[in-house]
Amino acid sequence: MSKQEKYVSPEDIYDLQFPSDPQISPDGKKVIFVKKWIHKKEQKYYSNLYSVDTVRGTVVQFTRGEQKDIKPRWNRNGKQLLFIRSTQNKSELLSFYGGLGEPMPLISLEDGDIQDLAFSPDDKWVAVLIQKYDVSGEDRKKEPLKRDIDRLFYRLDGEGFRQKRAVQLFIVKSRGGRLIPITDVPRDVTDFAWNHDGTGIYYVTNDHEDPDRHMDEESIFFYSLKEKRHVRIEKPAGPIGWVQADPEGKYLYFAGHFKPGHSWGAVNSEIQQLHLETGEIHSLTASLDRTTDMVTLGDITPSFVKQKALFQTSEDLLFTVSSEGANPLFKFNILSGEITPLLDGPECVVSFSMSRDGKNIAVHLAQMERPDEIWLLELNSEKHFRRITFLNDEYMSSISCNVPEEYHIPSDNAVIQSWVLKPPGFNSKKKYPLLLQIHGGPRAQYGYTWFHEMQVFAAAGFVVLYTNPQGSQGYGHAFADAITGKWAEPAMNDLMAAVDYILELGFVDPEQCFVTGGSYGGYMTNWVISHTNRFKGAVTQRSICDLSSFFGTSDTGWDLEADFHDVPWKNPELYKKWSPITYADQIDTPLCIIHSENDLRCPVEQAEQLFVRLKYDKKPVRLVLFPEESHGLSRGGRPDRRVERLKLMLEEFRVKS
Ligand SMILES: CSCC[C@H](NC=O)C(=O)N[C@@H](C)C(=O)N[C@@H](CO)C(=O)O
Repeated sequence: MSKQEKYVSPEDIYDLQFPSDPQISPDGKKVIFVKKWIHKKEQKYYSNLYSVDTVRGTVVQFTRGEQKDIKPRWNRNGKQLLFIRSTQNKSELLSFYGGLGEPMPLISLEDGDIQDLAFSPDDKWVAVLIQKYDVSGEDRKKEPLKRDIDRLFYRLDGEGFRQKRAVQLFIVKSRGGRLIPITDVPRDVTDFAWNHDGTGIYYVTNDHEDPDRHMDEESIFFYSLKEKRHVRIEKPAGPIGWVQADPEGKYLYFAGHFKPGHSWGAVNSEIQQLHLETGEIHSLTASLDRTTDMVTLGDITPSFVKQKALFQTSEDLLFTVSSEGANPLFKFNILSGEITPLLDGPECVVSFSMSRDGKNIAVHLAQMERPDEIWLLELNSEKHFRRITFLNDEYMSSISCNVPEEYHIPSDNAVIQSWVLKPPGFNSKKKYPLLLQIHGGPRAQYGYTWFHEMQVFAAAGFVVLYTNPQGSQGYGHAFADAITGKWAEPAMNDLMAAVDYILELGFVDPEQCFVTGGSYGGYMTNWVISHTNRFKGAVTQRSICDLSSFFGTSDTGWDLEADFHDVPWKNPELYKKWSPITYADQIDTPLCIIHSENDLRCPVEQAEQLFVRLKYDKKPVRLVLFPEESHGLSRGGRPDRRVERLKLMLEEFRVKS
């Protein structure tokens, strides 16, 4: 193929650049961002810091080396920059002063992990979140003699067996000094924020008497540096995504809701405004009926990024939501209550930061046209939005690919937002094989991101159809809640309606339809092929087939009670009814089961029992296991295994097409 006719391939992840977390300097003249890259020989991900001059556009590499440099944070006068550096055996908080020379360590740990940081308003202090290890040094590399488990939430996918020591809040002087412990709580401090004048710190933790059965009942405390006292901030029970103080010290803001006991993501997380004197709480975003959680899924764009609302002025608060495939940026005026869109196109504001005057906003932007880049929103006399990094331009100019086309497909009493990605060189007179992709969550959304996996299948000649069926987030609470207690319905109807609609357009061969999906998307793949034989082949990934065993083997399996309002041992029939394995007799579609051996979210037993069930009945089934990998293989697994997974799927579908 000529250079221009090169199409997207699985190996292209080695050519892609992954920018994130843009932090604009207080004067708006510089943006520091994280750039993740793949060390192909070592098969590892590293990240360094880069700097963009917002006037001249020049990009400079700020840190070098094979480590993970993350969370760059400016102080208020822009003279000091802190960031976290993680290497094999050390976690450090490093400081550049005046942007010169080598960074100096403010904190250096071999027995813990620095997870977050924030300057105090007067720049004199830095608050940090640290998790100290249960064991450190060489002992960390050995397996213990035994594991004595005494809590429900004892494992976490991607981490393994959880540290018994919780994440705690500390402070340290910004010019160096002793690390001063602030909290000593039994469960992780998950977020924090300095108050308006730096005399104290708000922090979030779960202090419920039975926290693992009430993971969505988190509390906010205020620690006064002067009085050295912790005070609970009274609020109704519910989860908290983040906390944020206002510049005036009148309110406390946080992301959350007050309906604990609902399945993860089924209730919108809203921006709550708490009056610090009266305790009165008011939701700023209820009228939007959108969640402030970033639940747009991708394999280049990070999902579930915690982006706090930021004050542009003392009365204007900027925030993002997940909505209809996008993550728009809105401005909320505290006085008028007016909500104004600042960025609301077919794009995803993954994260953002603001100059001191609020007039320059650095944005990590995802779009369907290209892999993520860093943009700058300038709000001077007029609004100007421009790209300031071009990291993936060389790659994009080397390949030929299409941009997905958007459809809004009627199904039952809903409209299903869908995208169709056609192969390069598409000819409307031809009939193409179809690949239906089903996302997981389920309360998540596909959206306006450049999706490597979708592009790989389009490049292989498939029309790729991906949709947000009911149960997805991004379309309001009722849409996300529509599958509660059922899980497979009405999602199945929506997915089939989307396939029927695309078939009607005439460019897909109805005999060459394939289906795949991961996690909940794998659950739906299993459900689809156990309820229709219209697909010629299926690949189910990190899937769920048996809700009863999932309840007891997943790292958060008992969250299913929030969906089914019952537990398997009290209502086995309900769990059996909504488990695809119940209908395995009806599966005749050739199936490839892909699963990570260390998947703790959807444990490998889900794959094993489905495989044995079908193999025992001599059905066309194949099981492919990925050693050492966790649930997130397709997004952050060892690069060569990510490539192998895609090549395996191409082989699976090509054999049958
Ligand atoms: C936005 S959903 C992710 C959180 C959810 N937690 C508990 O329910 C979850 O992990 N769901 C999995 C079953 C799932 O479908 N995960 C998706 C999205 O992360 C995946 O593609 O792996």
